Amino acid sequence: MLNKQTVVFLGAGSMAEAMISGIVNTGKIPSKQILVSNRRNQKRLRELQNTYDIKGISREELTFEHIDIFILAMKPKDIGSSLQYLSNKLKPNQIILSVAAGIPTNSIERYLPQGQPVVRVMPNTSSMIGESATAICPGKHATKKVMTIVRDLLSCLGTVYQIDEDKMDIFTGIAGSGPAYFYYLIEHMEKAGKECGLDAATVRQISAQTILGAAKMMIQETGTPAELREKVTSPNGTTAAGLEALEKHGGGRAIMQAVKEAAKRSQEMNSHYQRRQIGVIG
Ligand SMILES: NC(=O)C1=CN([C@@H]2O[C@H](COP(=O)(O)OP(=O)(O)OC[C@H]3O[C@@H](n4cnc5c(N)ncnc54)[C@H](O)[C@@H]3O)[C@@H](O)[C@H]2O)C=CC1
Ligand SMILES: O=C(O)[C@@H]1CCC=N1
Repeated sequence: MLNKQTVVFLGAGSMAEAMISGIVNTGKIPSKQILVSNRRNQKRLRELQNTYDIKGISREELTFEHIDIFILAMKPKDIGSSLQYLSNKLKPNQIILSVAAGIPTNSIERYLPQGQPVVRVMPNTSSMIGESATAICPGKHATKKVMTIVRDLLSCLGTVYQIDEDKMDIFTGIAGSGPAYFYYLIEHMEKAGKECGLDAATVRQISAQTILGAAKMMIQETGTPAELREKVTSPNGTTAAGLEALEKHGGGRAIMQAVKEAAKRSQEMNSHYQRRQIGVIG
């Protein structure tokens, strides 16, 4: 069923590219059925077209009849104007899939014809290599059939979790933003390693392999994170010293706070979006 779908990305930024890469790599949708469009950067469209053998088109060239899924891949602040542009051109069964952080399905639905299927999703940039943890949640008019299509599509990007919409903000704080926390961790491991005489490239490799190993242990072995942590920690050993320093410098609290602040920002983005829409429409 997936190989019959035609998908257009509206927005050609980093998230669109990660998703395009993930989908193209699986070969589940012929690349000629993947289109990408943005507001004005033609060079970027050509770049994506050449790299992934997909079709880059300007908004004016977009013919609505043959599209099955519109993927809103622009910044949350630009979603409103894009919906206004789309709303009177859509056909009834065309699916609107939004990756925008913080924008609930009902905020999208209110600008669309009654009954238009909307699905809100939250992938992360590891979609690029098929390793995203992606949340999906249905809008009011997204039927089981629609959700099956969306799940199949997003399975090209990694693992898919269907969740209730009130959990999307915290999911975003953990998994949407999450890759950045691990890159930040590696940046700091790199700094420490360099200060102690290792070259950056080596530290990068060993840090990444260490995170990968820990992540696989977490997925493949039984045991809570605390139990796995205890297995690394010899009494009075090196790990105990490292963990003590983490605690002393607020490491655990900092991680919790990062996740909560990201989730809070996701919530706030909806309020900003609502205010902006009142400004535009009212
Ligand atoms: N970057 C990430 O890790 C993740 C981003 N997201 C969401 O993905 C969306 C895009 O984020 P990024 O790719 O990081 O942003 P970006 O700034 O890299 O890309 C945004 C793109 O949208 C285009 N655009 C703006 N208005 C448009 C319109 N009306 N029609 C067509 N194209 C338009 C811009 O020209 C640009 O190509 C955001 O809503 C963000 O919340 C979701 C999950 C993860
Ligand atoms: O930073 C952001 O707002 C987006 C959403 C999740 C990851 N990047």
